[in-house]
Amino acid sequence: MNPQTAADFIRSITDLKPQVAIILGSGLGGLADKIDSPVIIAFDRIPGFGTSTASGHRGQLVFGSIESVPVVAMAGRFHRYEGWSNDDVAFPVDVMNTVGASHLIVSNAAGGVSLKFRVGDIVVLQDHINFMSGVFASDQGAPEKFAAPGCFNRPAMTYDAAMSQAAFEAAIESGFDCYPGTYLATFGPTYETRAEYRMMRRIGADVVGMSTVPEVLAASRLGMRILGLSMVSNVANPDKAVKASHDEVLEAGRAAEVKMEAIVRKVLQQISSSPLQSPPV
Ligand SMILES: O=P(O)(O)O[C@H]1O[C@H](CO)[C@@H](O)[C@H]1O
Ligand code: HPA
Repeated sequence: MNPQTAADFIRSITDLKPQVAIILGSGLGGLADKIDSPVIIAFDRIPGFGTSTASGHRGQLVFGSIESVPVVAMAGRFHRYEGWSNDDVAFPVDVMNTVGASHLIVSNAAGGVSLKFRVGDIVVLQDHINFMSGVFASDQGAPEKFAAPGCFNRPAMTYDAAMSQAAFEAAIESGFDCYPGTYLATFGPTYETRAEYRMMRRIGADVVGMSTVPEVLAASRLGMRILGLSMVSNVANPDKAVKASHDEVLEAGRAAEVKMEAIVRKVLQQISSSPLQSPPV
C-alpha cells in the first residue's frame, strides 16, 4: 500500500499538518486525551492500516496540538507477534511522515533488564539491539531493495541527542528518575526466562520489549528526528522467577503517564521555541 493513499484519506478528514508524530505504547494511550482540538480516526478506516489487537492499544490516530505544536498520536500500535510484517508495523510512520511529521516520539512499556531500574522509571533510548527479525531490517526485502542506493549509508545510530536532552531536563524539572539506555527488541509475545534476562544484560541491553525497532528503522530511513522512551513496567529479578503479566504492564503504564506527559510537553515546548539542534551524526 502506498502511504500517499492513506495520507489522501486522512487529508479528506483533516488538513492539520503535524510536525511531530507520537507513538503511545502499552498503557500509555491516555496521553492522546491531552491533545487539544482532537480529530480522531480509527486505524481500521485508514487504507493500509490493520486493526490493532493488543489489549491496551486503542487503535486510533489522533490529530491536534500539544503546547501549540501540531501533532499526530498513534494511540496503540501494531506488533510483529500480532501477525504483521515489519513493513506493516512501520507503515503508519511512513504515513505520518507523508502528512507532515518530521519528528517522532516513540514510546513503549518494557521490562527492566538493568538491575538499577524500578517499575515506573523512564529510559531514554540511546541505541537498540534488534533481535526481532534476524539479519534483515525488513522481511519483505527483495535483494534489490537491500542494494538500493543509499541503503548502507545511513548510520545505525538513530536517536536524536537534543530531543534526549530535553527528556532528561523534563525529568529533572518534574523530579522523577530517568536514565539513558539501550532497548532490546524481541519478536514476542513471550516474556523472558531468567536466563534470557541475564544474557540480555550481559550483551548490553537495559530494557526489553516487543516493539519500537521497526518504527525507528522506518523513521530513520525517512530522515526523521527520533526520541525513544521506555517506561519500565516490570523488572527482571535474577534471583527468583517472577511472572510478568500484561495487566501489570498496562497498570504501570497508566501510573507513569504523567511522566511521559511531562517529557512530551518539554520536547514540544523546545521544538516550538527553537527547532531543536542536534550535532550531525
Ligand atoms: O511495546 P509496547 O507496545 O508498549 O508493548 C509492550 O507490552 C507488551 C507486553 O506486555 C508487548 O507488546 C511489549 O512490546
Ligand atoms: O519483560 C518484558 N519483556 C518483553 N516485553 C515486555 N514488555 C513489557 N515488559 C516486557
